[in-house]
Amino acid sequence: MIADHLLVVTAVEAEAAAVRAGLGDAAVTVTPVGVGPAAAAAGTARLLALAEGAGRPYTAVICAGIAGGFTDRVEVGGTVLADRSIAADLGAESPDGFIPLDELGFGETVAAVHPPLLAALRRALPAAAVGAVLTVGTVTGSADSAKALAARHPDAVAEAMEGYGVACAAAGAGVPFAELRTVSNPIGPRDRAAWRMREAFDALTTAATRLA
Ligand SMILES: O=C(O)c1cccc(C(=O)CC[C@H]2O[C@@H](n3cnc4c(=O)[nH]cnc43)[C@H](O)[C@@H]2O)c1
Repeated sequence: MIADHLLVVTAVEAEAAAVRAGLGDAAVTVTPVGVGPAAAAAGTARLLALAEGAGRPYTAVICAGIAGGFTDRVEVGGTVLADRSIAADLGAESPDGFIPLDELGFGETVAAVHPPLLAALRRALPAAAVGAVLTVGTVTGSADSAKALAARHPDAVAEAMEGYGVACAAAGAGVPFAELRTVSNPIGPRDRAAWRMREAFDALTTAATRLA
């Protein structure tokens, strides 16, 4: 197993079920904590505190689920590992463009991934694309927004809605963090009917078999 006492958090139950299907009977807790960074941070912090209080703290937490992909960097159905999780819409708009929270002097929008945990995940998933995974509060839904996001984050591979929140909870508890995603849709003009959920869930199950 990738860690002694591993917690995997997802946004929704369908993602958790896909991960559990791949893990088989491995002793890993897989729990949905809700959609978006706030629900993810609060839910993960609670799970980490409960385990700590019970005298059996988690030794790593992985945020896992489906994601939108920058499809010039990763294909739909592909697997992605974050080398960092970035709160990509945390900041301020201005007439000259987006200003991240860091530049405003109010905090950090880049959450580190634990290097040994990422190294272990890369060994388990050698075909995964590795790069920044963006955390957004609003799913990108137009070509202009996708272009602007890609320009601001040239090495980003995917966007999802929870990673940065989970990372904040993990950092607060001193627990190693990583983010694993499979791509259900291209980032760009909204076409919800074209999201390939089954393909992404199957890829999530396959990835989970490699962790066990
Ligand atoms: O249909 C929608 O617009 C929608 C809005 C919020 C959540 C969902 C979900 O299906 C929840 C699962 C989970 O999926 C991640 N995800 C998948 N694709 C993207 C994307 O292109 N941009 C951001 N997040 C994405 C996200 O982490 C959701 O929590 C559907």
